[in-house]
Amino acid sequence: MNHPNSPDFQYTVLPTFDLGELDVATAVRKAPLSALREAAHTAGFFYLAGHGVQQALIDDAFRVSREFFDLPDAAKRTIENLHSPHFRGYTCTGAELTRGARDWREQLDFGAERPRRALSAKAPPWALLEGPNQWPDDIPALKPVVLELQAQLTAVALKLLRALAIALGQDAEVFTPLIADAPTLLLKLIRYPGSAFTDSAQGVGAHKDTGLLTFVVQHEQSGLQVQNGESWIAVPPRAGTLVVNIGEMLELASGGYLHANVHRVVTPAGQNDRLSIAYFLNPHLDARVRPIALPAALQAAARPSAHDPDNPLLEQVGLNLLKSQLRSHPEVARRYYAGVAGTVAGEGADHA
Ligand SMILES: O=C(O)CCC(=O)C(=O)O
Ligand SMILES: [Fe+2]
Repeated sequence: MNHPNSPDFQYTVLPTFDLGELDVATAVRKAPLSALREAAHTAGFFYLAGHGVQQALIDDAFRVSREFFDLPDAAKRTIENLHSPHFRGYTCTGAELTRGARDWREQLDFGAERPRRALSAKAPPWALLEGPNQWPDDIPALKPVVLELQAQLTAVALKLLRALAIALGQDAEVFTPLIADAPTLLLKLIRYPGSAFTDSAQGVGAHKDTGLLTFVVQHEQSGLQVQNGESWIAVPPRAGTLVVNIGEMLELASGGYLHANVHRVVTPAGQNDRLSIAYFLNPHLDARVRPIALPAALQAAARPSAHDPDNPLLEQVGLNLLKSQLRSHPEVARRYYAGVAGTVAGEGADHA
């Protein structure tokens, strides 16, 4: 698969940064901030320690996730995303596509818990992305855990965005207007079945994330890999850390300096399955993303955003996000978006 603009990087193990050290007085944070900028510019991936999300909350999230995926198929399907024009709820194994090929994972998607927007004839096509989640009646503990985890990860993401802004020689708040008071969030509880249950190695196919920042909380199983030139390097779980990666919207906003890199998940071996939690921070749906002006030294090393003819990046956030959801979830697209599919560019699939 040809992914444009994927430079090599030097790491064999991704570096780890401590959010506490990125968040202190100028003199102290200079060194970690330039190392952070380097990692976000080359690999586009790193581990984040010192994030402050309680381990007990993460443990609870994996517990309710396991409880949900252990339910009988019919119970899981009562909150299938086919019932939601907002792309919320359960996606069974094989129903999601990346670049047209099936992903072997099942997942539960939760956005920000907001009311549905009033729809008028003038409403933009992405207005329907906002709306309530579907919660499983069988596991009442799941809702408070997911909402609390969303809130804590959002606070971490906003801190990290400020650190990245300073690292790029900008005012700490340079990216804040993109978010306004209403970032577009997505939290996915994911389960990848083992190879004993599928002959596909594609847990999730090679892709870039479309938003600003992604956090992956990993359980015990490995499987996540990031592209480094012609090869892939493993991103195994490390206790107490989140895996962070830069999304295409932040690559665009950073004038092409920060790098949205290609990654994938390989099906775990044998009977083992893999649980993960992925959190995506996107700008406000109505925002347009425009590049900042970089200091000259950084500008010289910036890469123009890769233009992928199979999956063009759109600066209008709502449209870009809708495009990626329509590509990933063709059944939801057919059911609720038949009228708009033609106005949203691209075919194939990508990830929110
Ligand atoms: O499960 C993971 O480790 C990563 C998932 C991912 O890359 C995605 O959902 O975009
Ligand atoms: Fe991803």
